[in-house]
Amino acid sequence: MGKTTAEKIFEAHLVEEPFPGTKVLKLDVVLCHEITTPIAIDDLIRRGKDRVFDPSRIKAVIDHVTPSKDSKTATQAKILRDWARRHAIRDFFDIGANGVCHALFPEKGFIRPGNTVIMGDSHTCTHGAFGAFAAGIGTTDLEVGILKGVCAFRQPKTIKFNVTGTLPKGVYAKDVILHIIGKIGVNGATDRVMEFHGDTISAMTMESRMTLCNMAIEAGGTSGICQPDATTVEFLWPFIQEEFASKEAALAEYSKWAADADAEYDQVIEIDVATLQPISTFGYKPDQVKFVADLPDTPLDQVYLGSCTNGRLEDLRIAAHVLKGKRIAPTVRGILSPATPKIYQEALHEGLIDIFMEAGFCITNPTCGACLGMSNGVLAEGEVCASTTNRNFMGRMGKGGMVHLMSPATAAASAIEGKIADPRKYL
Ligand SMILES: CC(C)[C@H](C(=O)O)[C@@H](O)C(=O)O
Ligand code: SF4
Repeated sequence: MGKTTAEKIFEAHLVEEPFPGTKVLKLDVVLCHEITTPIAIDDLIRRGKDRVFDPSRIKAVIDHVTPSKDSKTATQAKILRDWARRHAIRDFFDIGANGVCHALFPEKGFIRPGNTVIMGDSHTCTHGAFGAFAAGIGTTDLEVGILKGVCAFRQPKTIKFNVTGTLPKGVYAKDVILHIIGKIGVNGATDRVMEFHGDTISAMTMESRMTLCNMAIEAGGTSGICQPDATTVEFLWPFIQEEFASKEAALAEYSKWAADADAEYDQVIEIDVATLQPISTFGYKPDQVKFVADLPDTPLDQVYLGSCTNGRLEDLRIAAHVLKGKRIAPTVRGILSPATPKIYQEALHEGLIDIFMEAGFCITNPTCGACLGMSNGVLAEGEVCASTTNRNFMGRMGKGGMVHLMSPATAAASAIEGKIADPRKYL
């Protein structure tokens, strides 16, 4: 019988099976940030186990609130910083070099097809875009991962999403994943891996695939996984060219992780994107979605472009294309947080930052900040924000504030009109 991508990765990394269905896997990469890792570090210290299994396999960043905004966040940053120095973790990213973890780590080429990846962060599923098994975990698992380089998982079942058709104008990976979550619901993929297939996905850039996999957790998915292909190899080539004689050789190696044609799935779901339109959420759950054209008038106080979902260069280019030569509505505060310093710099060199500034946007340093309502754009009670992020829970971006999730194009169009707006007329 054939295997899914997750099954192949599980088999190749299996250390032991302590109970039927529970598999302890060897980890290729342990990712860390300053919100959840300090709790694990403090506990390891307390237990006399301040060690790391392999500093070269641990990558760490201060990204959620940076520069620190108060004593609490400064202490969290310091704990992570001191720990990284103490254990000679070379891939540690601090002020000047730091960006949103799920954008920064892939940009550095840390994630490869077939990898097992954990992080104390729910959007770790993003890295599945590379054909990896990447999962968010809690503090205990993180401690074990840091100490021993292993993690226990339940053998996941997999849902195959066969996504076909050409994306219509104004429709992007964000619309596709919002549509999928709307269709299966916020628990639709609980304890399941979401494996994405089909010509729509094959045609997507790595950035778009990351947007797609990023929101797997919003449907309860353990990990989103795309099939490694020539696009994956092209993205990784600067990092792997010493390892492989040619791109073809890299592709042949990475293709081993692709699911077999006769793999068995828990469910197979067909998604046709040909009739999709720009989508926005309208409630407090990510499965409450509607075509923008079908939404009632929704005035906005803020528009936020950024995050691990849609703060990459591709996203900034699309938003800038919509905003070029225009001003945002006077009633709206526009905030852009490029996800990494490299993205920021490239946007600067391409002239995108000028477009955003001339449109009236404020540009912040790369950080999560406003996405989780911690800094750089917290909403006041009763305020409404159109956002390219991934969570619209009540109060997510500030107590009593409302968030509507959408693509960068839709967010940009909405900034111009001061209410949720269809981007197609600006493209
Ligand atoms: C701070 C962190 C634990 C959290 C997460 O796990 O997702 C954050 O990144 C978020 O998006 O809410
Ligand atoms: S950008 Fe938002 S969703 Fe992504 S890791 Fe940061 S806080 Fe979490």
